[in-house]
Formats: sequence, structure tokens, C-alpha cells
Amino acid sequence: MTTMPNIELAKATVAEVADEAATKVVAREVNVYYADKHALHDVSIDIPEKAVTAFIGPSGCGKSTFLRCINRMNDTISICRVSGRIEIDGSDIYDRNLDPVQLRAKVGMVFQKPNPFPKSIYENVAYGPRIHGLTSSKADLDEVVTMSLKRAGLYEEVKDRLASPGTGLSGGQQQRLCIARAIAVNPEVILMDEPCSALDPIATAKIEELIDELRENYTIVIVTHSMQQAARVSQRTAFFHLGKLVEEGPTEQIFTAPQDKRTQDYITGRFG
Ligand SMILES: Nc1ncnc2c1ncn2[C@@H]1O[C@H](COP(=O)(O)OP(=O)(O)OP(=O)(O)O)[C@@H](O)[C@H]1O
Repeated sequence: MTTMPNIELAKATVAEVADEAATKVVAREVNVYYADKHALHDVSIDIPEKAVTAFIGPSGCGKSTFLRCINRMNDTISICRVSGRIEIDGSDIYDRNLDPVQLRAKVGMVFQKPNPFPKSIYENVAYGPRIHGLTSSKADLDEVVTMSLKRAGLYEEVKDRLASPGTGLSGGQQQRLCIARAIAVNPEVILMDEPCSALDPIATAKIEELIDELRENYTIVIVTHSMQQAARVSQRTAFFHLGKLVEEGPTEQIFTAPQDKRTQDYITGRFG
């Protein structure tokens, strides 16, 4: 049995959440190239609905590259080429007729560094619903903004200053604003690329709590450098190494009884 010191597992176990959940995202033999560099090799994985899946692994192993495949953010990198198949709810997201802008509303993304628009708190959240035509009146839009800020655990802190700039908030509040912005367009999947790496421990703890709450309504995939964080927030964990998905499974199993020696070496701190 392999154990990490001080590892505290997520409150909801896989048995309670992921095992019973339907599969939301299916990836089969996904390969990614940046020009001639083969960055991701034959990645196949099933990601369960309404659960948190963590991607872990040493720097440069391809975690972010694979995350970006799930909402076609790699399309924006000219030298990047993706092959294989990724389905969400059974539909091919690389279908030529599919509009990537619509896809990215359904599959929202939260980045490493909070990146609010240089606009008011209200406008940061209202922007997406407005451009996607999701609301029919100002009252509707107000309701979506309020609900999104509440779901992101930020409303109480900002309700009296919705017209103030989003960039004036603390780092942790800005990251929750970015989560509210993603939520406002009714996503089904939220991708988070190291969402706490620029935050202090208190702001990090708040985001982790929020991730646990959001799990009830959304499918969440999080890239993290912190194994403790993966253990605390996720029900499933996937370990990547040198562009390959080495092993994935219930988080508890990955951290206590990994099948592959590379996973074992990584989680016990032997490399990475
Ligand atoms: N835009 C890009 N252009 C060229 N190569 C890239 C690009 N993005 C990533 N790569 C390369 O692809 C490989 C995988 O990178 P990726 O950022 O996905 O890894 P990662 O596991 O997320 O790393 P980290 O933990 O350091 O963020 C690396 O070798 C990286 O240098």
C-alpha cells in the first residue's frame, strides 16, 4: 500500500459520486502535436458527470494540453494539431459543423491567473449571457448575474459594489468572479487549469470548497500541481507522464494503491 503523508481525501467518495454517475466526456486515442512535437499520445479516458476529475503529473506532461482539447482551446494555437475523438454527451466536439464559440459556453474554462475583463463586476458576468442572447430583459440579466455570483460564492462580498471594476477585487475574489462568468452562460462542464496557483492558502481553501459545491451541478475537470489538492477535491484522478495518460481511477485508489510504478513514484515524491 502506498500512502502520501498528510493526504486528506475528498469528502464525497467515488462510491457516492462518480461510480453512479453517467459518463459526460469520452476521449479516444487523442494525439496532439505542436508542429513536429508529439505532445500527447493516444489518450483515452471517460470523465464522469457531476464529479471532479483531477489531472496530475510532472510539469510538461501534457495535462493542460489535454484539458484544452475538451473545449477546443487548442484550435487557437496555429501550430497545434489534434487527432482522435472527443465526445460530450455522445456528440463529437470536433465535428466540422460545431461552432467552437458555442462549445466553449457549454464547456467553460477558468485559468491559472484570474483574468477578469477591465469592466465592472456586473459586466464581467453579464457579458456572456448578453453575447449569447440568453436573456430577454434587463430583469432577466440581473437575475442571471445575481444567481451566478451566488453560485460562485461571491455575491455577499460584492452585492453593494456591482458597478466597481472586477480588477479591483482580491485575487481569490477575482478567481470566483471568473467562475461566476463561466457559470453565467449555463455550462455543463467547467475546466480549471491550476485555478489556485496564484492564490494564497485562504483563497485556495475557498475555491476548493466552491469546487466541491459546484460538483453537484457541473462536471469539473481540474489540472493541479498539488497532489494534496487533487486528493481533497476530486473523485477521480488521472496521472499523466511524458505525454501519456499512465493511469486513471478513483482518487482514493490512485493515492493509496496505484497500479503503475510511475504513478507510485510520483505520488510518493520520487520524481516530479
Ligand atoms: N503553445 C505551445 N507551443 C509549443 N509547444 C507547447 C505549447 N503548449 C505546450 N507545449 C508543449 O507541450 C508539452 C505539454 O505541455 P503542457 O503545458 O500541456 O504540460 P503540463 O503538464 O500542463 O505542464 P505544466 O504543469 O508545466 O503546466 C510540453 O512539452 C510543452 O512544452
